[in-house]
Amino acid sequence: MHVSGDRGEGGGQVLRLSLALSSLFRQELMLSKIRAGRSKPGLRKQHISCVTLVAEYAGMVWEGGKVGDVELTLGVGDDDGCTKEAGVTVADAGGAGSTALMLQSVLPLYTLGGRGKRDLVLKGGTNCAFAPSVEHVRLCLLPILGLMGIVLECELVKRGFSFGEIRITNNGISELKNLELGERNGGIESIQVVACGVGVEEFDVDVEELQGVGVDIDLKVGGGKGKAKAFHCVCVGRLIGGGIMSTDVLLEGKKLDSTSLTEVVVKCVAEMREMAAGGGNVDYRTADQLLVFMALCGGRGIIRVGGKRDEGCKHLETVIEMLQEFVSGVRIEVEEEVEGGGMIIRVDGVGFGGGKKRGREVQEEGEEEEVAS
Ligand SMILES: Nc1ncnc2c1ncn2[C@@H]1O[C@H](COP(=O)(O)OP(=O)(O)OP(=O)(O)O)[C@@H](O)[C@H]1O
Repeated sequence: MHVSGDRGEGGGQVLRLSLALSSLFRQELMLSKIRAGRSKPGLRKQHISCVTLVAEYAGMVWEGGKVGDVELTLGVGDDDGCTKEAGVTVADAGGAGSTALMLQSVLPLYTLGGRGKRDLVLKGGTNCAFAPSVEHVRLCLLPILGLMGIVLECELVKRGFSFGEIRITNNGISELKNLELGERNGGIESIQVVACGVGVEEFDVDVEELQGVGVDIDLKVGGGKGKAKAFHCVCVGRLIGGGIMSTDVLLEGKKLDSTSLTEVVVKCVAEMREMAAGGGNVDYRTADQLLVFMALCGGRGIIRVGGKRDEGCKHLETVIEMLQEFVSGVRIEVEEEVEGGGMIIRVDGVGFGGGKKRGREVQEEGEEEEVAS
């Protein structure tokens, strides 16, 4: 497959989704114009770590890949990567590169590729700006994947705004199930808040200030090496009926001098409540990560997406466009501003589950259908 990196958002997500699909479908990948939509285009260290992780895990070979390169080829290789044997694959995003974003690029192959059990040890930032945090992964993304039958554990080995570490364990898939998160059946069941910091004083949050039934707060000070001062508050809301939404605030450096940490937590919780009141079952940032799994599942899956949307952010559109082009046979339908709030996305997936079908078979079947129709 050839992917031009200037499509949609024109950022790292195009690269990660391309790696995810080409490794799962075992197709040669040619990437050009990498991150052409960013002010400093080309590969950065954290993107190279995604490539090396996928290549090692999949047994694929890559060319190009220095910092600043705008082209890259990932060849099919000999399929002699991390196959059936148990063990550990280690990857390092280097300092503050996000561990969660590294995980994104290998997750479809890791879960659906039928490669057996093997832990992933991912080093880098566990709490980074413009990326999912370890809390987002543990408390929001993985529980929703759990609803699809994909059972993973994420252990926080060492928290770090940089130089942290997570360990992912694959507990397998019993049966790949579709997401049925189209209807909202009620409000918030519980809110979990994790606040952590480095270089900040310990502080207390009065739960009453959060007007909180079901608010569970876990405050941690000491976020690891790498930043002089940083504070991250992550809020995850579980909704009655199965939805899960997450939001967060990350502050660094001087901004923290004039900020009350209690106020940050209070605001973040209020934002969570507002998001949940908006009608969705999953938030926008989680939705773009779920769609690839929905596209690979058989039958129809449905999510209601709501909450805060980052201004000018085209992650969701980028993923939809790429899946429609590269997962042959998938159908994705978007209904904006539905009654009750949010946006509905319906996905008719291709049924890749459990490594039973390889990507090429899925592609060939799609091509045959097109010829027949
Ligand atoms: N606060 C957050 N919580 C959860 N997910 C997030 C958060 N911020 C960003 N994301 C997700 O992280 C991914 C970031 O994609 P993006 O293309 O910006 O990657 P990137 O590699 O950081 O890009 P670039 O380096 O090109 O700026 C998207 O899937 C987005 O939804």
